Amino acid sequence: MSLKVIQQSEHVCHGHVPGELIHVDCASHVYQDGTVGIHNMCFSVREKEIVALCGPNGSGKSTLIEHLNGLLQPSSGSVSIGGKKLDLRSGVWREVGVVFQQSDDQIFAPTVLDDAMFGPLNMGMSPDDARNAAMEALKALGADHLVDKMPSYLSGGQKRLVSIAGVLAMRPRLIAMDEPTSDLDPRHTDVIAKVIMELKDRYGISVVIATHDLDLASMVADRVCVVRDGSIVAEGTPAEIFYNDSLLESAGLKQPRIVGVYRSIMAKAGITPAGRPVKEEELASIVAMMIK
Ligand SMILES: Nc1ncnc2c1ncn2[C@@H]1O[C@H](COP(=O)(O)OP(=O)(O)OP(=O)(O)O)[C@@H](O)[C@H]1O
Repeated sequence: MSLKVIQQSEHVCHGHVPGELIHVDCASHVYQDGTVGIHNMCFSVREKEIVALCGPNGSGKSTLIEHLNGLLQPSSGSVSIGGKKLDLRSGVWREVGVVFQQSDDQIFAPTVLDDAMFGPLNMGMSPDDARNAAMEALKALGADHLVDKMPSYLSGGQKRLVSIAGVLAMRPRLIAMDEPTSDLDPRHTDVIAKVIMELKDRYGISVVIATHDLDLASMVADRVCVVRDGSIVAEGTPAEIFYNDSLLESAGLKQPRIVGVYRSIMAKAGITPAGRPVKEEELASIVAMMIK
């Protein structure tokens, strides 16, 4: 992949290409009060890919996420899943599950198990199959010990795991998460990062995260899309995006901690930085080589 900086005049989609799971084709969304949520949005996600949407408040990340399974319809342009136009009657929306920023918007059943079974039942599974799907998803998230709890008594981190389990139980091909680590402590943030990577590696699910947490994005993303003023203004690997200071500044983003740490180490050692580590293990390998 190479860094792509996109000018407004270049916003032209090329339609669905093989291997693409979801394709947003020049979509715009104008809210009822006239506010433009997204504008000329061209976005795609491949099978088994983790994509981070990074951008300042109000740039259109949540609006885009809500288009991925038809919660919002584009005012112009279109969204297709697996090459089929997203249409609420066709049922392709089931391929995409959305985890909301506020878990309380998502969890409402009397117990955690009821909640995780709600989606599968709603999709027409039998009660036994729904229970199995819910239990399997809760186990995958390490939340099966919570099955009998009342959701309102869970901690913020537990609620987030339960809301992801409820979506996973519906066995989608893509899970989109809006600010999955907002309000979480560092330990729970690490748990969510691991869950995101496992969704891809163990279940072959593509994941889209909308996040301000560039530390999380650098840990998990295969590709980063920078969102500004309702459109994607650049995309590339985490290394390409997070070492581009002018791009980050223009998008109101702050480099991930690992980039600052790496540059400080190199400055103290009097070495001109040559690598672009974005993960702890990449930084550790560079430091280990320096020590040898
Ligand atoms: N229901 C709504 N009605 C009117 N305007 C809205 C609505 N929801 C969002 N907007 C507006 O659409 C624009 C994009 O908002 P959106 O929530 O998609 O941004 P975001 O990048 O997700 O922001 P944040 O990082 O703060 O969550 C903003 O100007 C916002 O005020």
